[in-house]
Amino acid sequence: MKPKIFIDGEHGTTGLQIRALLSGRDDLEIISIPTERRKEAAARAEYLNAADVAILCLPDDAARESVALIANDTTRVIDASTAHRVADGWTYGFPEMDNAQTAAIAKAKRLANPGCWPQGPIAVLRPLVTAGLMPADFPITVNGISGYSGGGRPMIEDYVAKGEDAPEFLPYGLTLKHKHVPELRTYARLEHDPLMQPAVGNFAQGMITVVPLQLGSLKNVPTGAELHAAIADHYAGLAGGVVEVAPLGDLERTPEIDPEVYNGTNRMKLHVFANDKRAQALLIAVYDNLGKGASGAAVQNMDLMLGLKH
Ligand SMILES: NC(=O)C1=CN([C@@H]2O[C@H](COP(=O)(O)OP(=O)(O)OC[C@H]3O[C@@H](n4cnc5c(N)ncnc54)[C@H](OP(=O)(O)O)[C@@H]3O)[C@@H](O)[C@H]2O)C=CC1
Ligand SMILES: CC(=O)N[C@@H](CCC(=O)OP(=O)(O)O)C(=O)O
Repeated sequence: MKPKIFIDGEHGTTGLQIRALLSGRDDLEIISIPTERRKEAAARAEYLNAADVAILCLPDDAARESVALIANDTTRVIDASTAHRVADGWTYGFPEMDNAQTAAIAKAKRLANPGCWPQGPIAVLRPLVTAGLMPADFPITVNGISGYSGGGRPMIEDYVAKGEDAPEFLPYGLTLKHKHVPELRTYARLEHDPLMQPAVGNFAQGMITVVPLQLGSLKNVPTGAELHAAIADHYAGLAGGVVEVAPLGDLERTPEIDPEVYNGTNRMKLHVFANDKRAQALLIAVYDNLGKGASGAAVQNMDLMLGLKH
């Protein structure tokens, strides 16, 4: 019997992308709710309880409601919303954190798919904290840029309507309350809340995250080569090949650090740049906010949970 997959919120930005990624798959059965009934609790309950894996592509409150509608012990959940990412009983769906996380995902009944912004910073910071090159209480700032699809349907409609009149580069999160801080702090193993300073650009999808490091205050200042080796060693020991590490950077600029280069893929590439004399470094991640940042990760997690290889 093929596993039954139900995408709750199938017609939203993330749901549509997951649907497209699964469209050629003959090892799965996709069960779809009639469009006109998609917000009826009774209809959603029927589909949620019939599914082997329910992928929730909904606002947070609706995602919580879907979980509460599951009345059996068999439906496994992948929640793409922010609702459960640091919640007890939920597994965080970033397999590249380490091999133990990959194994936990394979067994998970309740899986929280990560937010788009935290994945790049977690990918570069966690190996450094784990290796002891950076103390857990180090003050961290994250900046970067995302395509406007990160804001879901309302932001997409706004940017499409404005066209070239939409701002090319718009910093946001100016109240310093970005919703991704808790998961970033938790899974990058940081003691303090990182300062998130995101921006949105006038392009549909793709993103770059940047973590600038002022290392001079540390007792043992790591060199760029040491930072790079710790990150590269971490990913060399992992299966999957989703996250790649570029050679230690020595270019003033490179076309590889363009938010759109991995669009339509589940890839993420990490870059380390450093000036050892100034005790400064930059840790950069490039990926698709709708790929590894959302739908690609959800499908990767679904395959791990079902023991399917793709
Ligand atoms: N866009 C992105 O880059 C990312 C988004 N996410 C998360 O994924 C989730 C979905 O986001 P996204 O796809 O961007 O959002 P969208 O706004 O594009 O889509 C949300 C979907 O949910 C449906 N919906 C809303 N309320 C209900 C309800 N009560 N019952 C059933 N369906 C409902 C909407 O239907 P309708 O339009 O008819 O109201 C719509 O189809 C969010 O939690 C978001 O935080 C995660 C990672 C990245
Ligand atoms: C450009 C933009 O607005 N991006 C969204 C994040 C999108 C995302 O991945 O977040 P969730 O999965 O947690 O919804 C934001 O910064 O709030």
